[in-house]
Amino acid sequence: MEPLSWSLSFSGSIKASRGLLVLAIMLRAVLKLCCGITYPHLRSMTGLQRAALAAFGQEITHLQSRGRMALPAWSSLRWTQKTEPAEQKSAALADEDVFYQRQGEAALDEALKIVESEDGWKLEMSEENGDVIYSKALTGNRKVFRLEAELNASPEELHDILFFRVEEMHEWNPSIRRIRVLKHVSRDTVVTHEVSAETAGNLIGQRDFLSVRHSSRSESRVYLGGAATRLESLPPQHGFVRAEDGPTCIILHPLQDRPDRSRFIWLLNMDVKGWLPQSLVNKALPRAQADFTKHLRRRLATQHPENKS
Ligand SMILES: CC(C)CCC[C@@H](C)[C@H]1CC[C@H]2[C@@H]3CC=C4C[C@@H](O)CC[C@]4(C)[C@H]3CC[C@]12C
Repeated sequence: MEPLSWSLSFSGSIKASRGLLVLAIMLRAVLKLCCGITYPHLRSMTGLQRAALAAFGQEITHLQSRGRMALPAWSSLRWTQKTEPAEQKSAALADEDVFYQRQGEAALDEALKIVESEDGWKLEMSEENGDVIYSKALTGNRKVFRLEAELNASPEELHDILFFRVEEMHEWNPSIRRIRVLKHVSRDTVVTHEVSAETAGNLIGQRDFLSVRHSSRSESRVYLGGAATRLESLPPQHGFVRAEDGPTCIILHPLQDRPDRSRFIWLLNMDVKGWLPQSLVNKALPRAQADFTKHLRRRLATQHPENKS
């Protein structure tokens, strides 16, 4: 091809791609507006209508992720995959481990600060069995949720179920499709890939997460922390909306008079991404948290069938 015509068609394709990008952004804004306007009607919707809306949301988010996959090579939004020369690998690996270890520790510290902050919490729901969920508003109408419950297991048992056996979570929790530990950084730090079930969170479609998870112990307490991270071998997946979990934490401490039972405090701090109105997300999240606790209790009951609670 002639240099001149080549450069013309090249800049033409840049313009076309930019146009598409602008169009996608506009479409997204219009959809968000429509979802926001129609939200009050959702309360009077039938199950079938809700399911249809959920499917619609899912489809839109698929389109969005497809759009991301198709971004042109020059776009700064593209996920870039770096390849390292083989001889640098071993040194780089150690650096990488240090990076994840620090990221896990920082996530736990940051989440503890949020969960232990005293002001701004408002009661979101309170159940007959004593479970309570509080919420706190962050910027942009985003909320974090703090669940407090008493569980029929010691902090060690819960540490085992929630951290060391994290890959088994889908066996007792139908909101989770699968969890894989992609990297063992140390005994107390791992990088995990989590995929929620299609039905989890009701109106929120399926999500995947890539997180660094860290645990620490101090006296009889166990702390679990986590935050969204990156792993070059697992960039966002085709057809999945990658959500971000964290900085998040779970605090487990034994009850004073019953060390075989624990107080469970869980900060849910999730950016579900996608195009749903925040008001809808703020309803689905505490529900997902209550569901998780219900399934965890069932899992514990199979371990101690003699005293279900
Ligand atoms: C609302 C929709 C989008 C998501 C619903 C599923 C949510 C509740 C699921 C998806 C992934 C899950 C997390 C996956 C891994 C861990 C690490 C573990 O040590 C404590 C529980 C924790 C932190 C899970 C909590 C529940 C969780 C956040």
